[in-house]
Amino acid sequence: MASTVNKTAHSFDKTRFEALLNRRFFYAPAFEIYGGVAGLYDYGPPGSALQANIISEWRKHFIIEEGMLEVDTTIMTPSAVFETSGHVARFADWMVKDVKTGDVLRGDHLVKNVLEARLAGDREARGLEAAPVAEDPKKKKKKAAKATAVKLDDAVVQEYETILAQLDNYGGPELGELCRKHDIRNPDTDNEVGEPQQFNLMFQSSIGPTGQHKGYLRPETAQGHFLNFNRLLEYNNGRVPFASAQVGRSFRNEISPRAGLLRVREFTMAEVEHYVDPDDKSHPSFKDVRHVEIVALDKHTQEAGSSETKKITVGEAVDKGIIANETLGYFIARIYQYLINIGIDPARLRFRQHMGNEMAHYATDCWDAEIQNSYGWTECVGCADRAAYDLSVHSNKTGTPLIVRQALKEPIVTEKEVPEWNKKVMGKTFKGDAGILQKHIDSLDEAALIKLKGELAQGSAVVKTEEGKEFTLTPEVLTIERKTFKQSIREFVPNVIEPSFGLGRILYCLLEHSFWAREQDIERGVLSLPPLVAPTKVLIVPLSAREEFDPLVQEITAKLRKAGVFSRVDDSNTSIGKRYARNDELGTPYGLTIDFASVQNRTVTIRERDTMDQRIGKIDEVVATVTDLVNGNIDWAQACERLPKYDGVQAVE
Ligand SMILES: Nc1ncnc2c1ncn2[C@@H]1O[C@H](COP(=O)(O)OP(=O)(O)OP(=O)(O)O)[C@@H](O)[C@H]1O
Repeated sequence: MASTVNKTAHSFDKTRFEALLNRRFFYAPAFEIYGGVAGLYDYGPPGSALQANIISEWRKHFIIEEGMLEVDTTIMTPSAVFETSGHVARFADWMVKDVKTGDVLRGDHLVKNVLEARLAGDREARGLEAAPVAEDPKKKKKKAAKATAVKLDDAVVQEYETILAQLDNYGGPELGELCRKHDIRNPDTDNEVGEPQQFNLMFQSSIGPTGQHKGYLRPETAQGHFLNFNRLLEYNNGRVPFASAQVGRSFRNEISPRAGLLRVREFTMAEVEHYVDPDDKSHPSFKDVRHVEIVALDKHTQEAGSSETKKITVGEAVDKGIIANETLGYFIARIYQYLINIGIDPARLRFRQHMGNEMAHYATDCWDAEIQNSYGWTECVGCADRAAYDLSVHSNKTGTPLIVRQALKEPIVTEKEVPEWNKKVMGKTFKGDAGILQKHIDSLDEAALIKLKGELAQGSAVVKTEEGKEFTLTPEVLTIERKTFKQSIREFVPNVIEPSFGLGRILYCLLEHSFWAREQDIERGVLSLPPLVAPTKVLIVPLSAREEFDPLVQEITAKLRKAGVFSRVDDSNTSIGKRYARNDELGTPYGLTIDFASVQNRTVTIRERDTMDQRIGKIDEVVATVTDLVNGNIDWAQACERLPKYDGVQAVE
């Protein structure tokens, strides 16, 4: 049997974790030898491969399984698009300036960091826990928000907790007031900060040589989907629901990016825009995900000043109206499944609903998938019901209808009162006022028209317009008739449900959740990445560099390649233990070792990364087993049933 591993033997050690990522070049600051630029990172080979695998799983899980329509739209966007979408006016965060140094900080982050540090200090003073020292190794000179053991009044603790629970609900003026009321200062300098000001996060540019055509680098991929709506609808034979999907780069000029990959200025997003009938937001596959249990933090809980979560199935959450509709619930469940599938720890994943003020005014409901990591709970996926906002604003601005026309199975037959004018008499009687009068009558509702009809039947009626003009009407000039109307086409602007993924944030959280160290060697870390996303699936390790090993290395490599399993050969001139350790750090789940017995007996051993358990078998048997393991057809316990344990000497006949 496979031995079990105690991955929690050591608590998360951020310094070692960061050293590993750096040493193995998962990612590194961009333009490093020029001093770097905050919020810009380059991915190295394992980071790029991990990202590619995360994207590949995303494409399988969403685009392929859901039959979505993939698009690839431009990053450079003319200003008019973002003026219409509201980004030019509103895609902004609140920044505050240090009154003495002019250093710029993001208002909500400042309040959060300072209050959290004070609460940590309070817990330490009460002997509840040691306050974590806020670490920022690169900025040793600066103080950051540091926790000092100071006991607070119970009422103050309560007030801070309420503020933190509602932080996303506050605008600039409220943040400014909080800074004054609670003496929140720049932790780096201890100076006061000024009034919050809005800062637009879009990078501005110009298109063409004249500099006259203003443009922006997109801060999200969504507008590119919406502007192609008519073509996509036609591609989908005019039917809704359907979804478009896009993976691509987005840019945000973040105010003060200090949280590594979690807050960067250029990043890869994966976005879905699902177009649905506003009168029917049911989802045909909702029954398949009803049972999915999520940890939820709803808006009422937060608005009451609490961060208490509860476990609930998406089925129950939709039935009780906690999640606004089935389609939104469906995507929340699919987001959950995707994140767990790629290796996010379910115990560190929650769905937080946006509070009233936090949500865009047009949105009906919005939930963030938040993942816990050493920086706290971080939004990694947003999932919003954006109603008809985007398509409506672009349609109004351009005059291009972005609507669905649906042939009705049963035509809708309606009756209504219709004013019928005798135009000749009307012109003669009312002359220049005829227009005002007609406009007034056209604005009357059904009840007013019926009343007028009754008066006309008595001989005449007096009407008064909004401008205060009075007219006397007779049946010679106006009759009101009941008419039947038949409507066989329904036109509507679809509503949009939008799951929006930040892949860098997911990648970083996955790395943190996968990291641990063995008790016997805490210096070296292990990344327990699931085979599905691990950068390399199999490491081939020839015990020696002798020539007679070459044909076997080539044979195994070719067989794995044919089976679609990505492998690498490590024939470096270092001990086998070191080679394994290096690949544990790279998250490679399996190692195949070729030794002298392999040459004689055509056997190889297979090593499992987390348990370090080793098994032995004939080449073809081991290749088939490792292929099944990588493809998720079997787990290690099942592999152990197929292959005997390797005790260092034994060979398989
Ligand atoms: N600066 C960033 N760096 C990395 N990923 C980001 C950044 N901004 C947004 N994202 C990712 O894009 C997703 C969708 O963007 P959205 O506009 O909903 O984020 P947001 O609410 O502005 O995030 P935040 O409040 O953290 O700034 C987020 O869930 C996140 O994963």
